[in-house]
Amino acid sequence: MTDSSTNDAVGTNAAARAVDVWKVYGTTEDTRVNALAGVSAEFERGKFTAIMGPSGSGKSTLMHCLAGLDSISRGEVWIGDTRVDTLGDKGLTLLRREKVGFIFQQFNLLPTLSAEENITLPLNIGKRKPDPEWMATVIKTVGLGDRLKHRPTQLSGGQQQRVACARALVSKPDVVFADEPTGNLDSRSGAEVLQFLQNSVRDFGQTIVMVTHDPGAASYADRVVFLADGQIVDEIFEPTSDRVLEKMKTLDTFGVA
Ligand SMILES: Nc1ncnc2c1ncn2[C@@H]1O[C@H](COP(=O)(O)OP(=O)(O)OP(=O)(O)O)[C@@H](O)[C@H]1O
Repeated sequence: MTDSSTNDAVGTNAAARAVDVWKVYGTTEDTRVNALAGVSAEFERGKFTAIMGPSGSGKSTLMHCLAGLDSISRGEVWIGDTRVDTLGDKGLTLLRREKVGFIFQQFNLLPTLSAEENITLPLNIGKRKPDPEWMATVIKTVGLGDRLKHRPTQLSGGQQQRVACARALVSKPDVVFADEPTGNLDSRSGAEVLQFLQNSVRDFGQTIVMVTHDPGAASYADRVVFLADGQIVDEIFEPTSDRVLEKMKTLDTFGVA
């Protein structure tokens, strides 16, 4: 992918970066919403970051803007050395195919394909071959060895989400964005998925940015960034569920969002 802009923060260790990002919805005074109001944040390479905040605080908007799924009104978005907000359609398609991986709450697997075909789909679309050694490692790590020929409907929710995790990781993207990845799972399956995400950061140096409402899920991250009213208001490193819960209470009682 080419872009004439250069990342003036080269030397920082950011896999993804927002610089004074604004996202404004609505065109009239009555309907205008500043979903993001001047967000600047760096998401460090090889780290697991959770984004939390009250409902409507801008979490999904921030993640979609970082991933190039949504445009921004003002500011800059970077994935590594690629400036995302100035890319055209072709550049965005390449970015989504080669530089980022996605894990969604609803799994978003193709029902007609087997688990294995779902995992390799993003590579196949880009006419790339999976590195067999890495593919084997990913499949072993997600624990799906005996389920590869199954279709999504023949898998439990937890297994489907583990397929989605493998799909996100197999292309070795710069960043994996996860939107409430455990939102549809029971607590045991959710814990397995979170453990897997954490291991992929610790063992393979993957970078993960995850939106969650769940303080327990956030405690698997290295850092939690808190949003309120479209702005970053706080962060915690090496979070525990209790500390995250306490912080969320102060944001809720603040009456923001
Ligand atoms: N397409 C849209 N048109 C107008 N306003 C929008 C649109 N999408 C989001 N918003 C508004 O932007 C703000 C941020 O929304 P966003 O979905 O990012 O919040 P969130 O923190 O992810 O919320 P939740 O936790 O409830 O999913 C909200 O006030 C929302 O109503």
